[in-house]
Amino acid sequence: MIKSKSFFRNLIKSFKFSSGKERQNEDDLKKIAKREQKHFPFETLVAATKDFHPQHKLGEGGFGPVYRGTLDDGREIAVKKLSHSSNQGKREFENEAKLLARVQHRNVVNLLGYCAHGMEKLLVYEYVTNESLDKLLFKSNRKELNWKRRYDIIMGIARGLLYLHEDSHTCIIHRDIKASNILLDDKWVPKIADFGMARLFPEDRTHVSTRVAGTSGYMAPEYVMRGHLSVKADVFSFGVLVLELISGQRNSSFNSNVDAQNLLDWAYKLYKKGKGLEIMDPALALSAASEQVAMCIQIGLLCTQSDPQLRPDMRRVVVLLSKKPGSLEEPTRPGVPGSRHRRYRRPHGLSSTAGTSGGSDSRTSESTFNTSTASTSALASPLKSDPHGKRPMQS
Ligand SMILES: Nc1ncnc2c1ncn2[C@@H]1O[C@H](COP(=O)(O)OP(=O)(O)OP(=O)(O)O)[C@@H](O)[C@H]1O
Repeated sequence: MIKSKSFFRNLIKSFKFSSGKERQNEDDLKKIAKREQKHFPFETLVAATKDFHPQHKLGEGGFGPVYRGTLDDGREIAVKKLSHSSNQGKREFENEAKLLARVQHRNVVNLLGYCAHGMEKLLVYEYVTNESLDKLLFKSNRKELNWKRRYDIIMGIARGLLYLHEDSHTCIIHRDIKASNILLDDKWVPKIADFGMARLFPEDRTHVSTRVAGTSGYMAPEYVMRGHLSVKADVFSFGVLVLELISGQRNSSFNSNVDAQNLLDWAYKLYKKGKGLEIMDPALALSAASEQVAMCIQIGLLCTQSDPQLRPDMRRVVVLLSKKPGSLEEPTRPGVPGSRHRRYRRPHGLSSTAGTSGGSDSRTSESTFNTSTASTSALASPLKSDPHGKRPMQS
């Protein structure tokens, strides 16, 4: 189900305050709020989060802090507060608001509403109880994540991505699929979150060329090296995440005493020797269904193949995951996940996410890599260039 167009239009309008028109816009916003009940008064969010009390802080992303809160009617919410210091953050914040207002799916985090109050810009989400996957997967005691749960998480993320790529009203490429952007609810249902990087994708193209933004360890090689963006970049990141879920290891800080450059290389080499199951997280020993794990390893390797054309699309991935383990095509060599000329987008002085297992080098970052003028100008209609030399934003 798609949210109303007017919610989307009004949401965008509310973020486009210019100082002279601020009063008028605030009045408009109140009218909209009354009509749609999507606008949260600032005071409601102050009360819900106990004035953004540090004890309510869930973490801090590239936009700024995220707080947990409870509304008067008992609903639990997460409030993302845009940090004042980041222009880049402001664009991504608007981007997240725009894109999330358009989508609604069981495996995509639900945006409940928004608040624009003077300088303050806030987004209000459903609170997702078990928080982000990285906080569970990369800690030493991860027994709660048994195989059935991990398999269901893989399937849920695949369905969420399929929806974004093919079943929402425009194709959306997330561009930043990673463990910390997957939230888990009380029933362990995964919800894709953090749409700051996401891009609407023109229907008549197989790929676009763009500036590179994403997270080390998850970015597809063709995207990092050539700025070549297609749905297959998300498929690659999904494949990395599948192998992380099976092995319990971060690709970005893979540090094994084995002859392999990274997690993908390690998995591929073992797979070729018929020993793929050796990558399995020892914490899965009691719960794993070996045939299903082996199938998921193969799907992870198919998704991370170097050649994007050989990677399956998400519809095929969902089909493969739904089938009984059986014969699948042979994966070719995996691509080397990218990390090229990266620059962290976190505003200076912001701390890293609170409450994580720490030590993550997998922060969202943006590359200064530029693509050919010809291919970039071909985007003039759906995507316009950012005059400040950062990546293009959709119009
Ligand atoms: N709806 C939500 N429910 C519960 N926790 C949430 C919710 N949204 C965000 N969080 C938590 O808030 C923290 C910050 O999230 P945010 O999406 O802003 O950044 P991030 O994904 O950690 O980092 P980056 O912006 O660099 O990708 C995360 O640790 C996440 O667990």
